[in-house]
Amino acid sequence: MFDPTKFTDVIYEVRDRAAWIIINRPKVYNAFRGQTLEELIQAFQIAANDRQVASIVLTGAGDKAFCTGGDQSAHEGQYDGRGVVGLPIDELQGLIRDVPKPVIARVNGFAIGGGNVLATLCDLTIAADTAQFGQVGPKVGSVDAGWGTALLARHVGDKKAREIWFINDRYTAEQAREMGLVNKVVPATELDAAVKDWTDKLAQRSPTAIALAKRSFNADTDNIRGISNLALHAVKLFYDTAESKEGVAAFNEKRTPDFHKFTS
Ligand SMILES: CC(C)(COP(=O)(O)OP(=O)(O)OC[C@H]1O[C@@H](n2cnc3c(N)ncnc32)[C@H](O)[C@@H]1OP(=O)(O)O)[C@@H](O)C(=O)NCCC(=O)NCCSC(=O)CCC(=O)c1ccccc1C(=O)O
Repeated sequence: MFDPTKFTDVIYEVRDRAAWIIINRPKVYNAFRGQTLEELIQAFQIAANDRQVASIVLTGAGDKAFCTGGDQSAHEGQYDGRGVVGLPIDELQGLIRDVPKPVIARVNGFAIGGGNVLATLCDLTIAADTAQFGQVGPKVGSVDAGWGTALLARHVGDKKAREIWFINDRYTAEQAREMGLVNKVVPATELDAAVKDWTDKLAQRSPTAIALAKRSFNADTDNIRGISNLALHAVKLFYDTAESKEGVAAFNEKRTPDFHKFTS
């Protein structure tokens, strides 16, 4: 089995029968690189196989960000790890769906890009009132289609999901709750108490009933897995284009990207 004490990018802790999986890269707003995803995958597998663990909490270290998606500084066409785009992101996303225990996104700050997709995939979301949500793919030459688009549309409605992906605005926690992306918003100082309240309740429920309910919700949207898989292979080709590279370069150079010449 994996040894979480050797993790560099992720903290793994069990608190009162809840596994806390914390992305620990606050300097890059908890963006993930290849190593981060390897450790997240291992952490979810540990939690899945630990009979003491009734629920899983996914969160980010510090008070600035939950997760801001792929680490743009580790992104030169492809990312720096294994998998279709140099990140085993499809494995992590599949695990969050497949682990037969409820996963709570504890959103403590920015949930942006691939970070917002992770929160979208979690079974439940509790957000601090300071949290902000959004997608930035078309600003940085990327798209996380499938779970990031079609499942998002299930949560917030098709028109709103298109707005989120095309306009790339940021939404407050309260706006995210109103549109169905978040279950509960609490003052930042009460975030941990609110998460503990739900993980304590989950620890008292029948694990088999919860697992069956989770699988039944999943069965209704599992066609999206195929869309995600197809889209990831399309994004791999996109990442090798000058258009996508312009988006990454602009983010790293802190300037507005110039996509005009790519309009077809
Ligand atoms: C999160 C922001 C909105 C915060 O903005 P602001 O408050 O103005 O702070 P900044 O000065 O921008 O950021 C502070 C500090 O953090 C660094 N940082 C933030 N995000 C990242 C990141 N993702 N990678 C690397 N570094 C990051 C930033 O450079 C600053 O560092 P300093 O040293 O202090 O200068 C804003 O930061 C923001 O919009 N971030 C961009 C996030 C982003 O581009 N994420 C990737 C998105 S890709 C996507 O959305 C769709 C594709 C997708 O999800 C996907 C699909 C398939 C495989 C992988 C992915 C994937 O997730 O990429």
